[in-house]
Amino acid sequence: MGRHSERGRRALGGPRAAPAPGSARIVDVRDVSVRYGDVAALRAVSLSARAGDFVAVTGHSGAGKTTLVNAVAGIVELASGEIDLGDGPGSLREPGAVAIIPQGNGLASVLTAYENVLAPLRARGYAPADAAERARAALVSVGLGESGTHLVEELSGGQQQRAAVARALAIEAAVLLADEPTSELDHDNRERILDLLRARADAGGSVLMTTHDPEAAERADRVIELDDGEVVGS
Ligand SMILES: Nc1ncnc2c1ncn2[C@@H]1O[C@H](COP(=O)(O)OP(=O)(O)OP(=O)(O)O)[C@@H](O)[C@H]1O
Repeated sequence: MGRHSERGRRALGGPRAAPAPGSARIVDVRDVSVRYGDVAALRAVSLSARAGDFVAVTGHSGAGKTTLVNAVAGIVELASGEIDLGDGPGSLREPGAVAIIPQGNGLASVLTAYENVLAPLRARGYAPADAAERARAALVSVGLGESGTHLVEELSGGQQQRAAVARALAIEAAVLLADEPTSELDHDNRERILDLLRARADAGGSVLMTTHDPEAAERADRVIELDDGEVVGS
């Protein structure tokens, strides 16, 4: 049976230089296989991301991209293999260490965009005023400064996707998992979101993004291609 080991928490600070080539692996996926009944969704997949890395995962529909993201997030069980997160004593499995922009956004449609961004901050223990400021700033960063008071169900698909990005970015997690975060966006908004993911990596985060979009993948430091659950290019 595979397991998620809990190796360490990395303190994140302000802007930082690009990581040295030898710096620690923050996401380390080794020989991971995942099955859904008879379906082998991942087959002995290995990949890693260091602090400062922006890694794109591409592949056709059904290749296993979402399964990979969910495996790293710890929300699907591994049939075999290991996933380590972090590079020091402590745990990157504690709340706030990993943020996810899930496929389909995962927003609560009967809350406002602002409330959706605020709730995880409050749940992670940010004081009310700090949480409110972070939520507002995150919404502004994705271009939703004016739309935060709208219910999610009143927003367009692209606005909802940007709200989901804001919700994940606001947490300032060491690991940011982004599952097709630009699939609903026009060119300018796609570039805005990719800039934010790039900035998160440049600030010391590890960003793992799935995408069907070759231009989005080009913005990453490294592209890993999955086919039928296997890594076929990197
Ligand atoms: N909950 C599930 N139960 C059974 N099979 C599943 C489940 N989730 C995914 N699969 C199967 O696992 C394989 C990988 O699916 P996954 O969603 O990871 O692919 P993907 O590359 O993210 O696809 P897409 O680009 O369409 O989102 C597919 O064959 C899919 O049908």
